[in-house]
Amino acid sequence: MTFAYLCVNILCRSAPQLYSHSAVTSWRLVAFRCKAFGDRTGAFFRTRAYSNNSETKKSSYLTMLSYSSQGKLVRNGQEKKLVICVEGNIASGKTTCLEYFSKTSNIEVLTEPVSKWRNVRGHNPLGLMYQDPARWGITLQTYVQLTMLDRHLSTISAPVRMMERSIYSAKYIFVENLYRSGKMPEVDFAVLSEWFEWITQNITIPVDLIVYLQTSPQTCLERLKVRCREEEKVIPLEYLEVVHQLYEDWLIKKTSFHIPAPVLVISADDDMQKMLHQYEENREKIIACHSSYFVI
Ligand SMILES: Nc1ncnc2c1ncn2[C@@H]1O[C@H](COP(=O)(O)OP(=O)(O)O)[C@@H](O)[C@H]1O
Ligand SMILES: Nc1ccn([C@H]2C[C@H](O)[C@@H](COP(=O)(O)O)O2)c(=O)n1
Repeated sequence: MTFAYLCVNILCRSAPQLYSHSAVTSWRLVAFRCKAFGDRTGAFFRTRAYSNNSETKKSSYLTMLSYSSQGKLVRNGQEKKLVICVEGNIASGKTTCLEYFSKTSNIEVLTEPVSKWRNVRGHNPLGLMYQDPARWGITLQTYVQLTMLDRHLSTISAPVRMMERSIYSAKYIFVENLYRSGKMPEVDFAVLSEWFEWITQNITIPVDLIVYLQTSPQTCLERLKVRCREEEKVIPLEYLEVVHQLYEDWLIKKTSFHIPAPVLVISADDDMQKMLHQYEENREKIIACHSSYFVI
């Protein structure tokens, strides 16, 4: 069985539910791998990649993806862009922070694809996971991993991208939590871990800075209640405490997992007004290498 044959099965199922640009990217990725592997089926994928979107016909897929000197797939032309991942507990204020910086020209923001997690072809894996984590944890986290990878690989159009969370926190915080709490069966954890390791070993996930919004779990609970997302009404303080501890071990104590970029910690328990002030004070640190581009 060829690499192309394997991939066409996966892509035929997943591509329609992704945005069209990412489906094209996926086809291109297969096309490139087919070429790299000397697989004749690659011609079919090349045709498919070009015919999906008229804009993409202008450029060759070969200019989009290539192998780095470390043998990883990388997106070409994105090296000079700055990628900042905003991390933090549930309802810590990540989206609000991104909204604030979105007012700055030359920064593009990408929020977490929560709407997809709440509605994939009429199903709600986020809601299902909160109702029965042992049964649906793998379903949600597989989809989170796919959609976060899609976010990381999407073309960056501004000099700076700020995105909410990352494929890393999905694994190191949420999958880890499900597994450690005994709510994810060992086999599910093993399969997710294999996927994660394959992705991070074979594809370059660009991250230049992590901004960690550090909050108390109690603050998050209060904000969560105000936001009032239906699926999250079952979240107790203890859940937020465990997520908090996982974040602290990862980004503050640095005792758990690999940290893919330097970390800037921002205390985020303050009210909205003070937080916006703090973001302003930290602006230079966050976008230091590109500060000359920015106008609010
Ligand atoms: N500093 C703050 N003080 C009070 N409420 C806040 C603050 N920041 C955000 N919120 C509110 O808390 C809720 C969660 O914030 P949000 O930005 O959606 O968090 P996240 O994206 O981290 O889940 C929202 O209702 C938001 O308006
Ligand atoms: N890998 C993940 C990522 C997020 N979630 C949950 C946690 C929240 O209920 C929701 C969105 O998070 P927020 O942006 O509000 O912090 O998705 C998860 O279960 N697994």
